[in-house]
Amino acid sequence: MLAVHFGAGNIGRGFIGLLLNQANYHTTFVDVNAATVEEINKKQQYNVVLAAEESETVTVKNVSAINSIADPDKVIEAIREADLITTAVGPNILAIISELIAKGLSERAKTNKKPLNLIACENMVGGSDLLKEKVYSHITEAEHAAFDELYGFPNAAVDRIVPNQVNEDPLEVSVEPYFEWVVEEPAFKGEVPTIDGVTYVQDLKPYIERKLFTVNTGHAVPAYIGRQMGYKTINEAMHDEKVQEIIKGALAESGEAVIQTYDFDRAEHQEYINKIIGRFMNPYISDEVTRVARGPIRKLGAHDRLIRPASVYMEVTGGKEPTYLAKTIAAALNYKFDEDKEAVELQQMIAEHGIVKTLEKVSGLDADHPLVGVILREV
Ligand SMILES: NC(=O)C1=CN([C@@H]2O[C@H](COP(=O)(O)OP(=O)(O)OC[C@H]3O[C@@H](n4cnc5c(N)ncnc54)[C@H](O)[C@@H]3O)[C@@H](O)[C@H]2O)C=CC1
Ligand SMILES: O=P(O)(O)OC[C@H]1O[C@](O)(CO)[C@@H](O)[C@@H]1O
Repeated sequence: MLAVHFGAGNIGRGFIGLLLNQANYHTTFVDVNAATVEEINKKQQYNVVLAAEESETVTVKNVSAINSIADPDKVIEAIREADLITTAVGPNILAIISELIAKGLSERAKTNKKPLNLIACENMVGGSDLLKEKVYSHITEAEHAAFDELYGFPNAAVDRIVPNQVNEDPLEVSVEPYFEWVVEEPAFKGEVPTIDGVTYVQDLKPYIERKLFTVNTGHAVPAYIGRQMGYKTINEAMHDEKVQEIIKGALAESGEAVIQTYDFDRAEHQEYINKIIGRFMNPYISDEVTRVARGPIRKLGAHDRLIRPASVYMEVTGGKEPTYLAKTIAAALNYKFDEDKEAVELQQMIAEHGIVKTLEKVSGLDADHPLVGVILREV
């Protein structure tokens, strides 16, 4: 069986590639990084290290790679033959890869009538829906019916912390042992793939929002507050009492939002929070605050990990102020890192237009939204 996976980066190699290999797929990675592609084709295998007190190394075999800039035709050919397509490229890159995917799917539809599913494994709500929308923007009206019949775009939630890698072997990936990959079953076309470690659910929304507004909301606290306090790694920041107070407060607020929206059990949700805080303190993983804070404009988006739980919290509590989420949002607005394009753009925007207009543009919050005042008090 052939899986074509876009993005041979941290999560691509350290999570999705590993599970696909264990499910007996040959995985063809598609990437724009020529060095990574070359190295995968040279070695045809790589190691994943599960970072824990007793670490374990798993070798992922049966892999190859295509450089989509140099060899787009090979990507189209791979899509024609694929049994599954997955992505882990970052939400903003889905639009970029969609044109080539559309070409591959169009070519495939001419001769291959076997259904195919495309799963976007990105930190966002509706990642595969977005990929579908972008793919469909590149096809003709006449192709819609065949695409609707043949191609499924099930949404997914993926959870595993894979920091930036500093290994001598450029393909080796060190990952936390924990993982969760939840995929929406009704959206599949044809057979649902058997992949050990994947949980299929009927409705993904509660899972993806619980994950995004707990794991990613929580992670944003040591990232943005930690950066503000001068910490370099998540682990260092997590040992600061002030960071601990803010993360607990922020997760209590986002917790209230998801518990009341989806009727989650309060005690079970608290256990979920505690487990996640423990994962951020894993001493065997060194994760830079700038990786977790990357892309602050995306992270301050209306449906992302900070603004959405804060505004839902205000709705479900009849207007109570999400103080700790507001502190984290303020720290995100204050995030400065010259190597991060979005951080630079955000600071330019704030300097030019001020916080209120920036929140309107980036977060979709009108100036008179009650959350704006709460945030302004923390900036
Ligand atoms: N690292 C982590 O712990 C987790 C990451 N994620 C999500 O997974 C996605 C990827 O994140 P990471 O693996 O951390 O990033 P990464 O930067 O390590 O990997 C992204 C890969 O995509 C490749 N890429 C960029 N543009 C491309 C294009 N046009 N075509 C093909 N490949 C392209 C890059 O060269 C890189 O190899 C993001 O959406 C992230 O939110 C989700 C859960 C965990
Ligand atoms: O990958 P993103 O969306 O930039 O955000 C980083 C976050 O995602 C993760 O990489 C994985 O969930 C976390 O480590 C962190 O919360």
